[in-house]
Amino acid sequence: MSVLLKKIKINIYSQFKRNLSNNQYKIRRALLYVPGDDPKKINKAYKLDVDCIALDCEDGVAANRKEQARNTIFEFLNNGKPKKSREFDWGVRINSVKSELCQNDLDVILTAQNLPDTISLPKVNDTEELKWFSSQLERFTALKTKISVILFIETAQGIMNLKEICTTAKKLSENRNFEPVALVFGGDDYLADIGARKTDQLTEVLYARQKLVMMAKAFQLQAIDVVYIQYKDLDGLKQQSIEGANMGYTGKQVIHPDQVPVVQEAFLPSEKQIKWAKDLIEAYHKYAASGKGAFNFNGIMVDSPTLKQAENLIKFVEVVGKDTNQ
Ligand SMILES: CC(C)(COP(=O)(O)OP(=O)(O)OC[C@H]1O[C@@H](n2cnc3c(N)ncnc32)[C@H](O)[C@@H]1OP(=O)(O)O)[C@@H](O)C(=O)NCCC(=O)NCCSC(=O)C[C@H](O)C(=O)O
Ligand SMILES: [Mg+2]
Repeated sequence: MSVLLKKIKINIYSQFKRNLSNNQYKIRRALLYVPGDDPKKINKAYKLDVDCIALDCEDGVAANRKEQARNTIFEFLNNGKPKKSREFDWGVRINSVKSELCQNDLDVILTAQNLPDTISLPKVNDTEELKWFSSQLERFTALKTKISVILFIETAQGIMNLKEICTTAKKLSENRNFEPVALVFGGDDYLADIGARKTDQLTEVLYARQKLVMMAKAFQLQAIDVVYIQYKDLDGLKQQSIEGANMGYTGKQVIHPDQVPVVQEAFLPSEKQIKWAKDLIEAYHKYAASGKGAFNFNGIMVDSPTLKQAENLIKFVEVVGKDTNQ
C-alpha cells in the first residue's frame, strides 16, 4: 500500500467508521462464480485472492447436474470456510424461485454444518417471489443470525418491479432472518428476456443498467455489474469494469480466475484520483471556514456535491484497505 493511501487511512479512519451503515460491510468488487458440481474449480477458487465467491447451483451448472452441485456444495460447506489471508464473502447461488429447484437447494444448503455468508437469489421478478423465499428461510432454525442475500435482477419484470422489490426486501428483513446487501444486474439474462441483440457498448441495456445502480444506492445496497463473457479479453474487461465503476457500480460478476485481479484493480480508485479527493476535501474545509460554499479548485468550481463525490471515493478506499490489506 502506498504511503499516501496509509496516510489517508490514518487521518480519516474514525470518520469512515461513523459513515458506514454497520461494521458488517463487505467489499464485493469481484463476484466469482464457481460451478458447484466441480470440486477442482472450487478448490482453485479457495486459493484465489478474491473478494467474493458464489458456489453456483444455477446457470453455471447443467440441468442434469443440479443434484450433484448441491451435494458437492454441501460437502464443501461442511468442511468449513477456508482460511485466507483476508476476509472474503463465502456465498452460494441457488436456483430461482420460479425454477422449482429453489426449495431443494435451500433444503441442502441451509442444513450444512456451516452456513455460507451469503445466498444469491437469481431472477427475482416480483415481491411475491421474495415473500415466498423469506418464508422458506423461516424453516431453518440453524439461521440464528441474519444471512446476507444478494438479489439478482435480470428480467424485464424484475427491472419494472425493482422499487417494490427493494422496498419489500428491506421491510421483510426487519422481522425475518435475512439482510439484503446487494443487487446484481444479470445483463445476459436481461438481454435474452427482452429479445435484444448484444453490442460492445451495451447500449441496449443502458436504461436497466442505470436503473439498477440508482435503485441500489437509494436503498443503501451494493450494485454489482454485468458479466464479461469474453474471458480471454482482459483489456476489454478492464474497460468495461472502469465504465461500471464510473456509473456507480461497486463490483462486477466474473467467471474465470484471470478476470479477478483485473476487476478488483479496476474498482479501486487510482492514486491520482485519491490525491485529487484528499486535496479537494482539505481545500473545501479551508474555504468553508472562511465562509465560502463554492470556490475555484484547479480550474473547476467545487461545492458540496463535489465534496461528497470526493468523500465517497475516500470512503471506498478505506473499506477496501480494511478488508484487503491493500
Ligand atoms: C468459462 C469456463 C468454462 C472456462 O473453463 P476452462 O476451459 O476450464 O478455463 P481454463 O482452462 O482457462 O481455466 C484455468 C484454470 O482455472 C480454473 N477455473 C476456470 N474457471 C474457474 C472458475 N470459475 N472458478 C474457479 N476455477 C476456475 C480451471 O479449472 C483451471 O484450473 P487448473 O487446471 O488447476 O489450472 C470456466 O471458467 C467456467 O466454467 N466459468 C464459470 C461459468 C459460469 O459460472 N457461468 C455462469 C455465471 S455467469 C452468469 O450467471 C451471468 C448472469 O447471471 C447474467 O444473466 O448476466
Ligand atoms: Mg443470469
